[in-house]
Amino acid sequence: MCNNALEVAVLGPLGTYSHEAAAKAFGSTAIYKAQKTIANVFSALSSDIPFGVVPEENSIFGGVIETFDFFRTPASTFVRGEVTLKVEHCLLVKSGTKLHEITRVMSHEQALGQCRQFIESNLPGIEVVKTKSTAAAAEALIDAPPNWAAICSSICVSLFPGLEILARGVQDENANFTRFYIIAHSSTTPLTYQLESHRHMKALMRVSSPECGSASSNMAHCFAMIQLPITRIDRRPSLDGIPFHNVYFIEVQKETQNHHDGDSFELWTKAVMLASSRVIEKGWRSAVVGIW
Ligand SMILES: O=C(O)C(=O)C[C@]1(C(=O)O)C=C[C@@H](O)C=C1
Repeated sequence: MCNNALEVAVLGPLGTYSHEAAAKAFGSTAIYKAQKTIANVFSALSSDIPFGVVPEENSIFGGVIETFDFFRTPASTFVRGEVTLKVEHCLLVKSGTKLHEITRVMSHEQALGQCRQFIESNLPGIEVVKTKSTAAAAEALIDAPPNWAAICSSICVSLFPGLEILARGVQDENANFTRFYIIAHSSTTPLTYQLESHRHMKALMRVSSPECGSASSNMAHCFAMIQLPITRIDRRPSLDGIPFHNVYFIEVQKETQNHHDGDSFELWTKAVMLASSRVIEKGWRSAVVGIW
């Protein structure tokens, strides 16, 4: 840690939406440590870099697979909060390039997915290239031929020299939001950002059935044991060697919005841990991978 300023890992280079979301939660005094991939954001966490911010879900394109894939395997990383960001994509080019001259567009696959209609209607048949992040696409323009373009945040035009915004709001829906998880090095890392005081408390559970095809693998049995409001379910292959065996990521939330004080958070933590034990008693695997 440098001068005791809090260090937060984000997908880099600086100028990504992950960076913007992190700044919304941790403010301007934190030091943002840019990582090349979302997986690197997870692996960068340590006692020196206690927090990270990773995209989890977009309102147009859906879940961010790389984030859920990390949570498939046991690790100490723990979700301790969330931030939602309105995402307004821009088409950036080298200054002077016209729309009809563009031959290649680059961006993160999530952003390309959110701008599919714009690309099909305005840039038909051009080469579409995935980059590690939206800001990485903008950065790549610096040394690129003049007819390449990037889809990214408007912030990138002031971070990388020689670029201009050719179009704004190029996402397929005006209402385009991405939700990010605030991840911590461990479940006990002290929280150093301001949680909204009135909000639903939430938790993320990872569950999987013991064996494929057995009566006990009926998901309904598992869900019935949770007995907490389930607000979201994601599914990924379990990678445990059994084809089509899955892990489920279940987000639960407290029924009522509570003032977020220590006592109510402790009660919520107990309720979530009990839900997880009930799932285990039913013969399923269960782990709590976040409470906030
Ligand atoms: O590339 C970035 O700017 C990111 O922070 C990643 C990411 C994502 O993976 O969802 C974040 C927000 C937008 O939805 C597009 C890309």
